[in-house]
Amino acid sequence: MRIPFTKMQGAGNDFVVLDETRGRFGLSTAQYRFLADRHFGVGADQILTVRPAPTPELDFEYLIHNADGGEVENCGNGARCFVRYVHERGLTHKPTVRVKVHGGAIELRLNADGRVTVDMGAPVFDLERLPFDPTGLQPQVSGGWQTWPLALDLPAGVVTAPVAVVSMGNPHAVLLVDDVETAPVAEWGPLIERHPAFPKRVNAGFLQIVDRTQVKLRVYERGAGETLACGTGACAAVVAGIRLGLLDEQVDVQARGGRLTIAWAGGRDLAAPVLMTGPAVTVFQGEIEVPELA
Ligand SMILES: N[C@@H](CCC[C@H](N)C(=O)O)C(=O)O
Repeated sequence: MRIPFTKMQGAGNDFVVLDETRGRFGLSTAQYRFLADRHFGVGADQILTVRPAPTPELDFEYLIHNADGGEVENCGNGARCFVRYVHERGLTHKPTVRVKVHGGAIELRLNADGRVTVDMGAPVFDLERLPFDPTGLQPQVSGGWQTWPLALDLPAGVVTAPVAVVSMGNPHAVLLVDDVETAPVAEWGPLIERHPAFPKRVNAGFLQIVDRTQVKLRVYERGAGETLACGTGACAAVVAGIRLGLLDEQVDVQARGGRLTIAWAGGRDLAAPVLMTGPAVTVFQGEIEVPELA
């Protein structure tokens, strides 16, 4: 089967975007994996599939598959690319678009400066919904909130990683580090991702506080490995930093692939929505022959 695609990126987090507004390709998990493959396919951290809205109050639905082929609930950088995509293809002319994602509905706005703002909804702290199983873990209180000491089994011995846990529709564990450049992302990331306390696995964020309005962040993403940026990871990290008393309500997040701005009035109202602003860029378009893969 030959299918058209668009390659996009948001702060270096890259996507293959597929248009299923006029019919479905019916791709298997292995075929999503093939598209994401950087040697045999197009190459991407995630595949985004745009579909018609399931209900009249929404404009579209879009699906997110990680590079490992698994479908997930939310993707911040992908959301920004999605809204640029539907505009560039003339699928809508509305400046504000409401879209269904697996984790709920989100609202997106194209700004005059070319950046995109996404209302990502309120963060979720309910441990069951995350999902996070704290059995056997003793929370450590810090700045009025808590972190959870995860034991990580490294070849050199067991280390403890105190993580804050928060869901942005998808699950995140956030670890404070002194310096993101020397943080053990490649070594600890996969162990946090697959720690038994997270039944659906987790995205692992390594957060360096620069000052109350600036942070640096690297994220080892569930199902994709370390990416150049993670939008929901940036939201989760700033939410965690605010709840731990370390950050103000608006924060610039420097990722390896670019800068995102995150705003959350959660110091006053935990149910306040998280607003994420950042870039969304089309890289190229093409067609690819997708082999039959079960
Ligand atoms: N890159 C994304 C997150 C994509 C999904 C994530 N890997 C997960 O499994 O939850 C973002 O920008 O938020």
